[in-house]
Amino acid sequence: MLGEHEVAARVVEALPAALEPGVVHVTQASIEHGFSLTEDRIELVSEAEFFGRAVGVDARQPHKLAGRRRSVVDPLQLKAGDYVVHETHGVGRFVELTQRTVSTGGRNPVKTTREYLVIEYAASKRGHPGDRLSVPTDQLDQLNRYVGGEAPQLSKMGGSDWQQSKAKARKAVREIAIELVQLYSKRMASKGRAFGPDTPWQRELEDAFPYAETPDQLTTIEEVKRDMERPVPMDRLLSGDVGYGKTEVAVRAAFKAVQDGTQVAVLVPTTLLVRQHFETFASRFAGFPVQVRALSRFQPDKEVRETIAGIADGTVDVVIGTHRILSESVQFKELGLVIVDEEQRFGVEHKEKLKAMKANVDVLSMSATPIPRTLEMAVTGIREMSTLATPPEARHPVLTFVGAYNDQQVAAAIRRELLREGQVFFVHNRVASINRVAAHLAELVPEARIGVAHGKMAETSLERVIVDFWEKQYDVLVSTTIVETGLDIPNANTLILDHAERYGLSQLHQLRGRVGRGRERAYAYFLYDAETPLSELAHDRLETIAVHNELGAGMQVALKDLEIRGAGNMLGGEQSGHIAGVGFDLYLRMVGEAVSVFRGEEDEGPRELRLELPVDAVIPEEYVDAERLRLEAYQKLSAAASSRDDEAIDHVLEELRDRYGEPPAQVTALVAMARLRRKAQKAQLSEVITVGPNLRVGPAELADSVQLRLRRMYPDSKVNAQAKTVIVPIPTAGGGRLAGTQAEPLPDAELIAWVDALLTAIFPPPKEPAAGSTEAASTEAAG
Ligand SMILES: Nc1ncnc2c1ncn2[C@@H]1O[C@H](COP(=O)(O)OP(=O)(O)OP(=O)(O)O)[C@@H](O)[C@H]1O
Repeated sequence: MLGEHEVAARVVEALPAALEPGVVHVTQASIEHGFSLTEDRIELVSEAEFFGRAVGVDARQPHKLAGRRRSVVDPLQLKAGDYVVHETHGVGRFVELTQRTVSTGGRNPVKTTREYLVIEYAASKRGHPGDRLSVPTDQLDQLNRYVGGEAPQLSKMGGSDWQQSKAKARKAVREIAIELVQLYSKRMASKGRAFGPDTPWQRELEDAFPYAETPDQLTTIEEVKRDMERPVPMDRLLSGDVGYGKTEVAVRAAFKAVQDGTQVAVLVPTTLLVRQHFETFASRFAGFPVQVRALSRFQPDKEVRETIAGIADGTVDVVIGTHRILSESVQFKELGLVIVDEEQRFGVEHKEKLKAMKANVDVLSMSATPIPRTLEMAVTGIREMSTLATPPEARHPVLTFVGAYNDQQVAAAIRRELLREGQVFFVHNRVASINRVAAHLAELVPEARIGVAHGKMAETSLERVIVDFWEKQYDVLVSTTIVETGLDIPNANTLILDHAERYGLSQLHQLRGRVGRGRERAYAYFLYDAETPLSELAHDRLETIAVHNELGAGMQVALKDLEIRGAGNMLGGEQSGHIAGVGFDLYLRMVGEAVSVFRGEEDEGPRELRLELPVDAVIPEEYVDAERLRLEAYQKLSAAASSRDDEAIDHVLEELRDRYGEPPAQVTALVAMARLRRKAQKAQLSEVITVGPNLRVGPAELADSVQLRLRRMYPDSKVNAQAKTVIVPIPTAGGGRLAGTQAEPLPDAELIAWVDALLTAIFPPPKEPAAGSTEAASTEAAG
């Protein structure tokens, strides 16, 4: 056991700057669990929580595998040259998949066949080729596809530079976790307003929505209302793809707050969006006694003064505005709810202000950037989240054309839209040439009324143009990418983009999201410059977006950069360096682990496990002949081994049986190895390997009673307390030892069973607590 001082020292080390000198706190808490002195930003963790297990006693709790799920690399989708991240060795480049026969060596070598992924690392010496690592296909869970930057630096194999990158990222992540947990504790400790149940008017407003809500909208609205009715201040993040209907959720939440006699602030990033949301809210609330006002630079001074006065005396119920709402001059009489659209677009000082608000007022944040699922799971409970993942019904996918720019096609596309009295977005992202392009379009389609909008215009004229377009004064809006976010003009259903080769995938996706928001069939034309040849990258990008109309699997991989942005929005933009350093998946896993640690739930994540036994554990070609399918099976098994579901491995086995018939011995061995891996992972082991004639298992710190049992069951076993390993001679078929004899090795199945039994002896599964008993697991005597 560590002494008190050591524990205290480590706690202090873990929480820099949290302790205020000279302040004495007295509190009472169970010493098995940590506790918080929330107001003083102090979190105490118990020794067991800090180290993940009780030191020196064999009373481990069952380990939860929560937060461990992640995207195991899918070799089916790997191309030579793709970057991957290996847990121990870091960022490397995938070279190929090979099959190799390996021998265990020694006097009785056993030959086995395995498939490997070959990964290339940075050269250890200048001028030398890169080092190569072979990862067996049953250990794919050690690999992740690298996502995070364009061309990352390759790590040196086994190198310390990787440890450094990890350590740096871990430190940053730890700070975020502390902040998240603190914010959360603060929020939990403060008392917010508990809004009352829905009023009849609420039902009336909701019934007047002209569409059938999507299932996700309904769930989200329920979640938001439930949050609002709780006395704890709400901090919910609503993410939803472009055009999936976030605004209606906001409308209903705002109405509920107003019904309870409070005011609502709706914060949006641009003046254009102030206007748009104002129209939406005002028209949804028409017929109810709700005062909605807009507040941005565009309102005349007199109107602004009136609005601010109305906010102060409580006559204004809902104000929609830019960051102006946050200025000192705006004082609410009874602010109950803040709705923030695209929070990441506000400046640092505004964000700080918002953060301060979150401890007292209910806050609903909305974002069109997707939040990665793993991140969502990691912070569940700390920050509430809802996702709109289903598009409104009757929405057709946008028909997307990719091709070289061509005047006739452009003219035809515009005319087709005009025929059905719709409108066209024409995006040209160069201010210098935008007027020329507009003039050219006017020649091509003289009957069209064309407006021009770009960010360099005086804001008043910019708003004028957009509003005119919105009011159908123009048929075609030639604009820069300022239309990229948020604009909702249901009557505009054709998007034409020139120089499409210059855009990133997520930008193309967001731009395309401007159309297809109504019932009409929408068209997007991504046109590249006919003169200049397209780079392969640009070609792939355009092809991806053309093929994937919906957010299918392919698109999701491609749109990882959006998710990275989503994570950045949530955790702070300055995190992107760390994300690039260790890759996105590992980064997110670190967040999950750090948050869990500070919540006192779980120890710091899985260890990197080496499981190496001389067994023939493969899927032979005779059993599954297609390489693709073999890899798929490997991948499923390794995912099952680290899955939260105890029966996942059984399911994979069943599926194999179903598809390919009774598995041969090698496959049975592979499945047994997966079970062993699972067991070893649960026991937090980092190695189960053969060393000469012995098996080495570690790390293992064993209670006296366990050591006693081990000696009794395995008389030749040795415990190395310093190295925290257990070494046990591997038996042979004849019952003798492998060393120094010609003895037959154990058959594979028996060897695996023997290792399994050994692990059970060292790490007995925790007992179910008996009814009425509070003891989790007992240190039973050897039996
Ligand atoms: N359930 C629904 N059925 C049909 N149409 C809907 C539904 N919900 C919302 N809409 C309409 O879909 C359009 C897009 O909705 P909204 O503006 O709320 O999207 P959003 O999620 O805010 O998108 P963005 O991120 O682009 O701002 C609006 O015109 C809205 O009226």
